[in-house]
Amino acid sequence: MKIALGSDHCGYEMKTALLPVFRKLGCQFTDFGCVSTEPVDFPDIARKVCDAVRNGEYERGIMICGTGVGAAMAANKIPGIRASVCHDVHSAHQSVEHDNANVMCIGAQIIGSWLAEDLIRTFLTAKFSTEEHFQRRVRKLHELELESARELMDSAQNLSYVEEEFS
Ligand SMILES: O=C(CO)[C@H](O)[C@H](O)[C@H](O)COP(=O)(O)O
Repeated sequence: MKIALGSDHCGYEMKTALLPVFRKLGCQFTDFGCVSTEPVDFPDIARKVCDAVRNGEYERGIMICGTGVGAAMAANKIPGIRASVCHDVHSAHQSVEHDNANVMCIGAQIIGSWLAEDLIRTFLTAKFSTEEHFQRRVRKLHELELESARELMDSAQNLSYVEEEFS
C-alpha cells in the first residue's frame, strides 16, 4: 500500500519516530513534510497529503498535528477526502469499515507513539464494508460535497452579478 504522510511542527517528532512502523508494515510512503520542528501551517501540509490521495497516487493518507483536529478540518475541505481523527483503535478501523475514511489524523499532543503505531496498523489494514447501508452513506457524503460545490458556484455567480452592477 502507498501512503501519503504529513505533519505540522507539533507532529514532526512523532512522525519521524513512526517511520520504521511504515517500513515494518511493508508500506511504500512519501513524507510530504514538514521537515523539522520549525512552525508551519497544517493546512499547507494537509493540501499536499490529500491531493496525493485524491489523485489516486496514494491509497491512504496519515496526518499528525498537535490534536489531529486542524489537520482533519483542512483535509475534509478537499473533495474526495474523508478524514477521521482517531485516538482509539475502534475508530481507526470503523472509520474505514463504515465511512471509507481515506485519511487518518492523529494528535501528537494527545497520545503516545505506542498507541499511534496501533492506530496506524489498524487503519491501514481495515477495509470498507460492502454492506449497502455503509455504501449508501458514503454516497451521501459525496452528494453533500457536490451540493456544497454547486452552492459555492451559485454564490460566485451572484457575486459577479453584484460586482457588475456596481462597477
Ligand atoms: O493541533 C493543531 C491544530 O489542530 C496544530 O498542531 C497547531 O499547530 C496547534 O494549534 C499548535 O500551534 P502552535 O502555537 O503553532 O505550535
